[in-house]
Amino acid sequence: MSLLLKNGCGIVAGQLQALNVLVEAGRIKQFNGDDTADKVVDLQHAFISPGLVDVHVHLREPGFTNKETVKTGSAAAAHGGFTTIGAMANLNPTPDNGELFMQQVKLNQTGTVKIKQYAPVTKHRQGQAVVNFEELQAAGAFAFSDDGDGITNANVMLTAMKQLAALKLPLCDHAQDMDLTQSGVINAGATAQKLGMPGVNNVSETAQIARNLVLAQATGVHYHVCHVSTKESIELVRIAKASGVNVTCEVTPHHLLLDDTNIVDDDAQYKMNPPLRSQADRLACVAGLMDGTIDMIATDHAPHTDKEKGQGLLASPNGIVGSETAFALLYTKFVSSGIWPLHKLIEWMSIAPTQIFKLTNVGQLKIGDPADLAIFDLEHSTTIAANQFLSKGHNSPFIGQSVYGGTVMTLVNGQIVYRRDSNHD
Ligand SMILES: NC(=O)N[C@@H](CC(=O)O)C(=O)O
Ligand SMILES: [Zn+2]
Repeated sequence: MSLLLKNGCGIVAGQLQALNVLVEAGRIKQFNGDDTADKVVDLQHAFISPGLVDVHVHLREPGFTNKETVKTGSAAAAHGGFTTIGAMANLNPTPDNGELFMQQVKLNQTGTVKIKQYAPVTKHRQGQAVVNFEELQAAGAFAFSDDGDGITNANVMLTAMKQLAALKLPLCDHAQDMDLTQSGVINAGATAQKLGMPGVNNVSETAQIARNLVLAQATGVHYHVCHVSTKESIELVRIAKASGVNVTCEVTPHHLLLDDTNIVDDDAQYKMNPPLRSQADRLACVAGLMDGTIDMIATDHAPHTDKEKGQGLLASPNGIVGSETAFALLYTKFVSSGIWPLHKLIEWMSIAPTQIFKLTNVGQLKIGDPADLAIFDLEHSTTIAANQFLSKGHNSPFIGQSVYGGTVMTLVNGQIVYRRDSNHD
């Protein structure tokens, strides 16, 4: 079965140009040939991207299937143009041994995109005793994270880093000093004061990163900071990189697009961890990406039920959905306005995560690669609407926004896993 994607455009050798892609047996066979195929799709000038890669997603199954399942979370990813996602381990049960991990890998196969599974760093993600890293590596773990919680005990962190350095696997840190965070729910600052909400200080993130950079340097581990959000954290990573520490980091779309001045009332669609910080922090995130301190963009897709998120800032859980809006929001704000070239957005959302996490079996728009492709409509605008989401979660502060860059089609190994019009009729 062959498929010809015709009349598209794409970045070839650094230039945006007209592009036809021939897919055969699940792989990219040829560019711009004069071929015919079993099936031909006219892309009407839409943009053909390597499938996007999101290393920070919460799929919620098992344990929290009222929020999301592997099926709905992967459908949401496909809707956003993601063909490979990294699924976090804050599940119930926690996949913290070989047997549970292998069950998780099997469950993940019910998804429509490629799912790489994180294993936790500590048993039950409780920050006390490290897992059996070798056993989990053998079961298929591509990286380790206690995401959702910081690791308080420095010796536990050091032990984990030493062992992961030996196995050459990354430690991905939800960098948060749990004692410094206390009961904060949004960024400490004028907005928190005005709304009478307890605040979260920047130091709760930055102090943890400072400690962990020192430990990373001592062990040589690949230390990856999840969802970096403060200007001081970014400066620390910048200094550490310059002195040769093996550190990488990611930033979320919401920390690039929003800050605490966007929170005008007690609305939990603006509550996530780390919180939306100050405008200066947001601008430091943008600058950090552009100067290479921040390596990639990851959504931290964190679905919760409407009921949970309807409870206001104090009581609602942290997190917003991100899979289905990330590309269009970032394209609209930063690329169509001329701040970023399109190829940089693709680098941060596909190429860099694939390379840095050494992901295998991920197609990158090269002849012979698996046909993992995302096709976006850069010319027409659409409105972000909750009833268009394929995620179970509707918790997004971006609902109602008008964006360019909606997904036309997503293919994984040459199979269409999302197609506009057919998925929403
Ligand atoms: N980011 C969030 O606000 N929430 C995440 C946990 C996490 O990524 O820290 C979740 O699992 O809901
Ligand atoms: Zn986290």
